[in-house]
Amino acid sequence: MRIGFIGAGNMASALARGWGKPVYASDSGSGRAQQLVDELGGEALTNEQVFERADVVILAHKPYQLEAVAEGITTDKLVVSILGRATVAEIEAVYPRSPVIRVEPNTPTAVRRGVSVLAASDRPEAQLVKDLFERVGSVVEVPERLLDVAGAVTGVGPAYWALFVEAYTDAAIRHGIPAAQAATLVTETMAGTAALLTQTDTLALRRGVTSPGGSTARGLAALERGGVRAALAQAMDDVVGG
Ligand SMILES: NC(=O)C1=CN([C@@H]2O[C@H](COP(=O)(O)OP(=O)(O)OC[C@H]3O[C@@H](n4cnc5c(N)ncnc54)[C@H](O)[C@@H]3O)[C@@H](O)[C@H]2O)C=CC1
Ligand SMILES: O=C(O)[C@@H]1CCC=N1
Repeated sequence: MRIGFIGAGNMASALARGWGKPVYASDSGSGRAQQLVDELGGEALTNEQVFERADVVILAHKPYQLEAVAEGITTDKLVVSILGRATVAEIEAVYPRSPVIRVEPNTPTAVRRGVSVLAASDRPEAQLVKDLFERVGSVVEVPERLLDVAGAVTGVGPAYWALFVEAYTDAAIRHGIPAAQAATLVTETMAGTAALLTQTDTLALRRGVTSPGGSTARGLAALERGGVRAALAQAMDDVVGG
């Protein structure tokens, strides 16, 4: 099955790297489609050629470009939209004869550890799309009305966790650990904690680390004083409301 990308930017590249197969790709003249094809094989094409030749077309341009891109397309094809916020109804309105499935992926799909949120659909093509995204991580189905909230966790989440890693790495450097080593310590602690959380809940994990009157308790109290919960709650509100 040949996958086609309309738009060859950050998210298209992450997915294509995760799938690791030749692709058809287009861009707006940035040269990113050719770069992706140089990396993975396939062909850099026009938008219409991608529609003609691919088996599945992933809309991976910016959401505001939806109408402009669709205007030039005459071929009907299975369309997978990863456009943040654009609803299935909006996409179907501009691709009226194409089956449309909406997915919110995230960039860890590049290393096959992504989470992709699929808007539940009665279309028979939904299973094929689910299978496709399961090749690059896990897939969670939600009703479409919850897709933006789920995306505010998964789609944007990698940037949040990267910010945490960066900030704590800087703190370790400030106390004498060399930068590369500090980054390894922080990142591996995050990865190990994520693995452990598949077997236990957050409170049990925290209790297992936090000796009464000990150093973890002091660190957690500092994070609470810093407003970490309020900041994350506000981040969700701003992303969903923005
Ligand atoms: N970056 C992320 O982590 C995630 C992004 N998304 C969605 O993926 C989509 C793309 O986002 P990014 O890859 O981050 O953006 P990006 O700016 O890196 O890539 C956009 C691509 O669209 C191309 N493009 C622009 N106009 C075009 C046109 N008329 N025809 C064909 N291609 C055109 C650009 O050349 C570029 O390659 C957005 O709709 C975003 O909401 C969804 C989940 C996560
Ligand atoms: O920041 C953005 O708009 C996109 C959508 C989800 C992740 N990146």
